[in-house]
Parts: sequence; C-alpha cells; structure tokens
Amino acid sequence: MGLWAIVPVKPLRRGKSRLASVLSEDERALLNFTMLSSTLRTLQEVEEIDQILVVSRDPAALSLAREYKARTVQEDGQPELNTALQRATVVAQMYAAQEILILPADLPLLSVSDIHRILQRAKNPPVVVISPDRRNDGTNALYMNPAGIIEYRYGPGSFHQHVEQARLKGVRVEVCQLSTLSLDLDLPEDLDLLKQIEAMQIEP
Ligand SMILES: Nc1nc2c(ncn2[C@@H]2O[C@H](COP(=O)(O)OP(=O)(O)OP(=O)(O)O)[C@@H](O)[C@H]2O)c(=O)[nH]1
Ligand SMILES: C=C(OP(=O)(O)O)C(=O)O
Repeated sequence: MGLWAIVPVKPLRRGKSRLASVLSEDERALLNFTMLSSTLRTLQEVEEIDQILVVSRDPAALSLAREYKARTVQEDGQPELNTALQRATVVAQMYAAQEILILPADLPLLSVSDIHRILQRAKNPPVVVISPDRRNDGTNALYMNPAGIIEYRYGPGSFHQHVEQARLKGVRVEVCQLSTLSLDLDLPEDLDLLKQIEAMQIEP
C-alpha cells in the first residue's frame, strides 16, 4: 500500500542527550514530545503519505503516535537506530508498502513543502532521495522506492554512506538540499541557530 513514512523515536526522556549541557531532563522530554507531535502533524497533512509508522521502545511515544492515527512498532532488544528502522521497514513491507520515507523526529523546521520537494525528485523508480543535514554529514530525510532497496547506515557520515549504498545497488540517487529540512537539533549550537531563526520570523 503506497507510501509509508517511518519516524524513529528514542525514549522521550532519553533522546537529545547531547543537549544535556543546556536543557534539563524535563526540558528535553518536553522538547522531544513537542517535536514528535509536530512531525506527526506535518506528515498527516501530506496527502501522498498513505501511512505513518512510528518505531520506539517508549510507550508514551507510541501512544502519542496512535493519537495521530499512526501505526506503531514496539522496539525491543539492544537499542540501535538502523535495527529499529529495518524492523519497521519489514512491517511496512508486510503491508505491501512500495515507497518508504524515513524522517527522524528532530527536524524542528520540517514543512509539508519540504516533503513535496522530496517527492518531486522521487519520480521514475528505482530511486533513492536523500536530504542531508546542514553539515552534509547526517541524513535528515531518506526516501526509497522500492521499499528496502538499500540498507540503513545511520550514524556518523550517514549521508555519504547512504549515497554509497544506493550506488552499490545501481539505484539512481537524488540529493535534495533543503534549508529548513537541513536543521536537525543535535548540539547546543543547533538550538542557538533555531532560536535565531525563530526570532527573525517573529520580527515585523
Ligand atoms: N526507535 C529508535 N529511534 C532512535 C534510536 N536512536 C535514535 N533514534 C531516533 O532517531 C532520530 C535521530 O537520532 P539522533 O539525532 O541521534 O537523536 P538522539 O539519539 O535523540 O540524540 P542524542 O541522544 O543526543 O544522541 C531521532 O528521532 C531519535 O529519537 C533508536 O535506537 N531507536
Ligand atoms: C544518526 C543520524 O542523526 P544525527 O546525525 O542527527 O545524530 C544520522 O543522520 O545518521
């Protein structure tokens, strides 16, 4: 069944640990909750997405996902992002998903138009579309058609790793640079940048 968007989420109280020097545990949990809600709201607005799937080991994250009519995959075993995504992809394939779009829950400026831009580049499969982070190091959005055509290589240098995976499989790669989607909140400097952007937007 069509296009599935998969959102991986760490336990809400544990995610964004690299912001611990500037945010308390409660603040990080609230930030994670807010960013997951906003990601799910944005995905719900994209008509082309047939199903949202959230993979997490946190019952609170999974329960929030269900409020947005998302399907859920409960993670178990050793926490590992690529394993979690692989498992979620197998579930999507069981429902005959043809296309997969992976979006982490830490993209505070993600918009519907970002997703449309990715989907515009996704014509004529087989194809992999990658939106890197602003450092051209990580992978902020990863689209593939058909589902499962490449293996997940999230972690340091994942942008180049995913490009390489696609090349190994002989699949066309589209790199989609989008300024809003390129900001993921990892480090205190990313939070500072977000605050600057938000301040600019509310000025007359
Ligand atoms: N389901 C699942 N999601 C994960 C896992 N690791 C990371 N994620 C999610 O994948 C996305 C990208 O992860 P990171 O940018 O490393 O975020 P993070 O792990 O919260 O950040 P740090 O704790 O600071 O390393 C975020 O939405 C995370 O919640 C995992 O083991 N399982
Ligand atoms: C795991 C990743 O996320 P980040 O770089 O945000 O930690 C990645 O982009 O591969």
